[in-house]
Amino acid sequence: MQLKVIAVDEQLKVIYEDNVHFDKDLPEFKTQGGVYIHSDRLTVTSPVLMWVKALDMILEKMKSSGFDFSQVRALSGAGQQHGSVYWKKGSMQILKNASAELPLHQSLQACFSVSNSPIWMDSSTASQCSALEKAVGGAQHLASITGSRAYERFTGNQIAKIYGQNPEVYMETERISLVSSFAASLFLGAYAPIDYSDGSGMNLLQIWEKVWSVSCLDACAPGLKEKLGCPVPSHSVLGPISPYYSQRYGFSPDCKVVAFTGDNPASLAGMRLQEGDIAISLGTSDTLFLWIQEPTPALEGHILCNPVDSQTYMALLCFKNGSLMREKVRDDCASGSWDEFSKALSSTVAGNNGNLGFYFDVMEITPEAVGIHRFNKDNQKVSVFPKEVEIRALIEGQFMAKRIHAEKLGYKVMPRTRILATGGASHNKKILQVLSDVFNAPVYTIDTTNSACLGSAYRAIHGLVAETSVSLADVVKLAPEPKLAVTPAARAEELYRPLLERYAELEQKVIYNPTSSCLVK
Ligand SMILES: Nc1ncnc2c1ncn2[C@@H]1O[C@H](COP(=O)(O)OP(=O)(O)O)[C@@H](O)[C@H]1O
Ligand SMILES: O=C(CO)[C@@H](O)[C@H](O)COP(=O)(O)O
Repeated sequence: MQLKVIAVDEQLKVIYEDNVHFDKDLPEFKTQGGVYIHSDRLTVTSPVLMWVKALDMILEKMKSSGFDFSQVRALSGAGQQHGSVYWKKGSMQILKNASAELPLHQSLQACFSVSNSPIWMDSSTASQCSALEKAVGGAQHLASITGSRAYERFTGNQIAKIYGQNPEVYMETERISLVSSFAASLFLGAYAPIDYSDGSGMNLLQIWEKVWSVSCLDACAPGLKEKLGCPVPSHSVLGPISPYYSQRYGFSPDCKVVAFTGDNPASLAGMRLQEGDIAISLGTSDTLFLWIQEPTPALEGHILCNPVDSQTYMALLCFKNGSLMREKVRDDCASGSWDEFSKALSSTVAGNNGNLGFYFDVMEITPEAVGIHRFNKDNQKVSVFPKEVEIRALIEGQFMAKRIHAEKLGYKVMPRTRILATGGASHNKKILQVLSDVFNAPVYTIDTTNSACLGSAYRAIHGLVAETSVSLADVVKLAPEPKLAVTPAARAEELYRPLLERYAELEQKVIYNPTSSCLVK
């Protein structure tokens, strides 16, 4: 996991791109993949000061490279969804008055009542989820209000856990930010509001009325509304950049901070998603998202407010076992090399001679299942596959799951369907070929695999004119169009249709059942 930056000029050309890698560049925090996995294997956190230090570091890198901050008219950003930051009483004043002589992480050292922030990978709040669903009249009712049934990583349940376990820590907290609004707060020098789109990942926001749900707030913790502040439209200009950045880096005092949002909503903007398209992000998590007009929230998947158009929505599916699972199989079966991994995909046939696999190193979100399960063409469970077969089974399985669950949401692959792929693994054409074959649709990519960052740059420009009803699509019409990367092989649909049916049936067998023992890896 990394902190990344992109700057675009008036023609929307990328003029600067860089990143700070948490594990490599900030080894003093001793994270693995940017996170701490606690001994219960369920609790997952990241040190909040590492995020602040990463921001200091990336800005210093830009400064040393001669980047002219005075030309920046607006900035925005994105954060991993659901994670939360807890500001201690009195921190607002420290943030506002931070000395430009010091890196920000030094000034903010004592500002956080929870020093390790719960993040999206956490799944330790099962009891809080049940309590929330019960309090509002059931899982479907909660989904109808907030866009999702209760999910362990969703912020409301995380806050309920902190309140339940450490009420004094909760009481000491004056403000709770999402990762996105936290980063915006640093630039603003004041607490930034949560935007509607990222706010939809908390199990707290009424996605239709766009206000906090009193019954959800009350079920999670007392006095929560004040600690969250009022949510705002995602295109809102929050104010000018704080004097800290003008003094330390030379930003113009007129540079506007536009509300930050979640990484998936920002990717939707960066990929310039159109209705009918399907976006697939192959980052740490794999996500799939769609632009929709009239959503029907269900027990699976999430409905979020659309970050670029307040009247519409986006549907999101999240698969936790994405790149980290692929890396594990790469290390076990391809000597740690993506080249060798890709060669295995080339040397095996589409459909893998009927061999299918489910690869969930950690408890999956879609569907709720864990462990590695391999089946031969006769649906018999097998304990190992040859290395090349394993690699193809992993990639085909990951994409079949995406198609099956997108179709459950009501999505239909049509002749004009475009798949827009982004994220680290979208560098890999052999992986994209399997994606294209499984969906029987062409796959497009954009120049950068970093669509959340690019989308943040587009959203910053849009924020400057959004009040005059100009759409994001109008603002970015000069930006390069996504490029065709691969097309499906002939007869792909014929080959994969029966396999998709088999995969869906087998998935039912591997779904998590706490009383069954066959799920242990
Ligand atoms: N050639 C490749 N083939 C497959 N996966 C790749 C390749 N290059 C990078 N990746 C994967 O991309 C991941 C990073 O993706 P990225 O979108 O930057 O994630 P995040 O934004 O969550 O940090 C790495 O964990 C790595 O597994
Ligand atoms: O939990 C979700 C979406 O619901 C994740 O997609 C997070 O938003 C983090 O994503 P990465 O960019 O780290 O994969």
